[in-house]
Amino acid sequence: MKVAVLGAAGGIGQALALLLKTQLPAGSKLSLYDIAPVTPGVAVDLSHIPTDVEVKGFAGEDPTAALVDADVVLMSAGVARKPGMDRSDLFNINAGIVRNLMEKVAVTCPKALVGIITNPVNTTVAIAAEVLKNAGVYDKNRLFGITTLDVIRSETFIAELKGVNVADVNINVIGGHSGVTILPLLSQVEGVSFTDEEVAALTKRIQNAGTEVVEAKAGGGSATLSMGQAACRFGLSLVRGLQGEANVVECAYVDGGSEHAEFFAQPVVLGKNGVEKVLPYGEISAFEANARDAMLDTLKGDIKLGVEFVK
Ligand SMILES: NC(=O)C1=CN([C@@H]2O[C@H](COP(=O)(O)OP(=O)(O)OC[C@H]3O[C@@H](n4cnc5c(N)ncnc54)[C@H](O)[C@@H]3O)[C@@H](O)[C@H]2O)C=CC1
Ligand SMILES: O=C([O-])CC(=O)C(=O)O
Repeated sequence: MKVAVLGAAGGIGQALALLLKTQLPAGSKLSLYDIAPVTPGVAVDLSHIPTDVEVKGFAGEDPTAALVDADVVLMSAGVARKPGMDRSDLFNINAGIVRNLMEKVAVTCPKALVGIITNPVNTTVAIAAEVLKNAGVYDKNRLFGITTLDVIRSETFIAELKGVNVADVNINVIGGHSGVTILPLLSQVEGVSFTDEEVAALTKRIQNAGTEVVEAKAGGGSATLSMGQAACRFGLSLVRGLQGEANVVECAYVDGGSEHAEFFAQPVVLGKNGVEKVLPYGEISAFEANARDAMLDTLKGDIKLGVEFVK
């Protein structure tokens, strides 16, 4: 199994690479790429950790060498937010970065499962899809926007609020990955109940959790360590699915035939070809149905921006 990380010298990329080096199955290959010249050094550094995962690092303008034979590509290349910025403010720089990298993916490893971390995810995933379509290699089951950070934040905040073991908390987070498009389905969480006030406050905290980190880092970037963990969880789930494990389920932002939008985050079963099955997100409360309907204009606008950028 070969996993390529694009943006590997960055805050997320280095954390993710470390976690993958220690957690990928024995015999895996880890391929690190970034425009930053330090990247081969990051790989040498990681290669001294005694696990059976071979690490190679590549720097420069062309990611091709890192992508050859990749089964999974995780992309965090691009710029991150500073206080006062919205995720959509990253579009001008990151749209072109994602397009250029996806053009190389389309040529070099068109069958790879691709997880996009680079923001604004609602839009960059649409860009990635358009690039793959233009190259004639688009398979909707192989492209994912990684929304796992919204899931792990929800798990953490629920466990804190309710005093339960975080390992017992499971939740679906649907929609997209910014502001009102992030919708945790608190009504479905088993073993706990929330007042209306708690639902309103917790939903808002989960939606604004990225900004909470951006402000706390005070100009030093956005979430990197928690995102490294989230991307590692998602990447390992992709690998488990590829290896034929049954019942691997994650929420992700996919082109899954949703009635709501062309791309929509919801639970999916992962398998040997990426998405094996899109699962229904189930019964939701009136509060959640309102929030879902209210997000759709924003989400569709974000997607349209990505489609038009490539056209
Ligand atoms: N999906 C999610 O839940 C989350 C997404 N993000 C996003 O992830 C992205 C990365 O964040 P950080 O790692 O904190 O940023 P960072 O600035 O620490 O790292 C980004 C890396 O990308 C590299 N890079 C820039 N252009 C490149 C190119 N053309 N090819 C290859 N590498 C390139 C840079 O050299 C740098 O090493 C940002 O867009 C951020 O908004 C951040 C947190 C959560
Ligand atoms: O908020 C940001 O800019 C980074 C991000 O996507 C998150 O932390 O959820």
